[in-house]
Amino acid sequence: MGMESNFQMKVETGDAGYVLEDVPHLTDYIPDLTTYPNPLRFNPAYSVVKQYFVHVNDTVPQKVVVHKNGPRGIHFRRAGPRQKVYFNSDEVHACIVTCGGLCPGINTVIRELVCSLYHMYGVNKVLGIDGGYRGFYSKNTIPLTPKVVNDIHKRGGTILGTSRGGHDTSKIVDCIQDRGINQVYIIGGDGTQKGAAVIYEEVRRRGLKVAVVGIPKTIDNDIPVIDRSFGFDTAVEEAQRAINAAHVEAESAENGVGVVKLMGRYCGFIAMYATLANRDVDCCLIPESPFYLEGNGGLLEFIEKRLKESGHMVIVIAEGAGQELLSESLQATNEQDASGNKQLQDVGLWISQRIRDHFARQCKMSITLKYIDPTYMIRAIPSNASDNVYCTLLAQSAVHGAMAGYTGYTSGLVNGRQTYIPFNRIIERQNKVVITDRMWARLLSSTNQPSFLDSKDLIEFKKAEETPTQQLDGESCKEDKPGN
Ligand SMILES: Nc1ncnc2c1ncn2[C@@H]1O[C@H](COP(=O)(O)OP(=O)(O)OP(=O)(O)O)[C@@H](O)[C@H]1O
Ligand SMILES: O=P(O)(O)OC[C@H]1O[C@](O)(CO)[C@@H](O)[C@@H]1O
Ligand SMILES: [Mg+2]
Repeated sequence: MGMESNFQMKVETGDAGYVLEDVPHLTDYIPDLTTYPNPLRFNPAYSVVKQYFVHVNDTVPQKVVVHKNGPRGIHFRRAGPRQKVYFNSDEVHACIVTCGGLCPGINTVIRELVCSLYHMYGVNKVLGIDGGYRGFYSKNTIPLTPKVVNDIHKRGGTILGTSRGGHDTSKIVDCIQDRGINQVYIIGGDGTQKGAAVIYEEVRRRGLKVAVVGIPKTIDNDIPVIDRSFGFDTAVEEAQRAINAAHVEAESAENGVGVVKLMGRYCGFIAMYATLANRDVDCCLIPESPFYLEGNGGLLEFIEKRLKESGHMVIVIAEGAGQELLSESLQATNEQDASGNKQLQDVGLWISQRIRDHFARQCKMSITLKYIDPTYMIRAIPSNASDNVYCTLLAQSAVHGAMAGYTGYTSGLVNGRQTYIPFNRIIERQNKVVITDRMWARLLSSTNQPSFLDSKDLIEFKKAEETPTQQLDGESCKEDKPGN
C-alpha cells in the first residue's frame, strides 16, 4: 500500500483501485502517546457484544454501485470503538459548541455526546460553549452532565445557543488551551465545518493533544459525502403539514393556488423530498433548476393549464429558487449575514405577487392564492424518532473516534455506515440536487410539471455536473464509464 499525506489529508491506496481518504490521528504529530485499554471492555452492556470493537482496517466505500472491472474507489474509515484509546478517562476535558442556523435534533446530539462521554468512557468533565464560536472567548461556559441534558431531546433548538460570525481562530484555540480542553465537539453546517478545520490546523500547529471533531448539522442537507443530515427527515415530515394546508385551501376555492416556501438556501432537497412524499404538489421549484415565468413553456402558462384541468394547484418553492429572476425584478441587495451568507429576498412573497398580477391582468380567470411560509416553524421543532436514532449514532461515533485519538474529522453516515470523513472532503463543495439524476426525474414525473429546460440546457448541465452528488437514497445515477 502506498501512502501520501499532507497537513489535512492522508490518502492510502491499495489493490484494484482502492483509495482510503483517511483522517488525521494525534500520533501524526505527537509521537509516543500513551494508550489505554478501552473502558468499554469492562462495561457489562458492551463486553458481551461479539466483535464490538471495530477492526483497524475496516473502511466504508463511498460508491456502492460498481462495475465488474471498475476500481474499488474512495473509502472512509469506519467509525466505532477501538480496542485502544489515547485518553485516560480522568484526563478528558471535553467541550461542545453549536453554530449556524437551528435544525431539529441538535439537542439530541448534545445529550448523546454528554451521555456517551459519561456512561461509556467514564468522563466527567464536559463543558458547553455558550452561543456558538464567539462563546469560546466572550462568555462563561455551561457545565454539562447527564442530569442537565436528560430531557433536552424533547425540545427544539439548542440549549447551548448558537450564532453566526465571530470565528476568531486564535482566540478560540487560546481558550481551548487555557481551559485545558482536549476534546472539542463542533456541531454545525458547512460554515461551521470550515471553522472546525481551521481550529484543527491551529491546534496541530501548536502541537496540542486536542481532538477536534465535527458533527454535520444542516437542515438544508447541503453537506456533501454524507447520506443525509440529521433533522432532514423531521423537516420533510413537518413540511407535509404546510403542504396539506395549502392543498386544503386551494381545493376549497375556485381556481385556488397554494404556495408553500420551504428552506434551502442553495439546494432544494427539502422541497424535492417534501414534494415526492406528498403527491398533492403540482410544481416544485428549487435553486438548482432554473425556471422562467412568461411565455411558452413558462410557469404562468403551466399554472393556467393546471387550473383549467383541475381547478386548483399547489406550488412548493425552495427559498433559494429563482433568485436570479428576483434580482432582475426587485432591486438587488448584497446583504450578508454575520457569517458572510447572502441574505435572500422572499421568493415566496415575490412569486405569489407575480402570479396574482398575471391573473389580475387576465380577466378570463380569477384566482384565490394563499401563501404559506412555515420555514422557521419547521426548523424549530424537536427531531422525530428516526432522526433521534440517527443523532444518537452520530454522537456515539464522534466520541469513539476522539477517544481513539482520531482528530480533524467529521462524523458522518456514508452508505448507511457511520464513518470518519476528513474535514477537507466535507468543506470542499456543497451538496446539491443533481437535476440530471434519476431522483429529479422521479419528481418531474410525479408532479408532471415542465422541466423548464430544453435539451441544449440539459447537455450544459450534464457537463457542469462532473462530480456526482451523493443522493439521499445512496444512489447517484451518473453513468460510470466502463472500466473507470
Ligand atoms: N470559512 C470559514 N472559516 C472559519 N469560520 C467560518 C467560515 N465560514 C463560516 N465560519 C463560521 O462558522 C459559523 C457558522 O457558519 P454559518 O453561519 O455559515 O452556518 P453553517 O454552519 O453553514 O450552518 P447553516 O448554514 O446550516 O445554518 C459562524 O460562526 C462562522 O463565523
Ligand atoms: O435566519 P437565519 O438564522 O439566518 O437562517 C436562515 C437560513 O438558515 C438555513 O436554515 C440554514 O441553516 C437556511 O435554509 C436559511 O436560509
Ligand atoms: Mg451553511
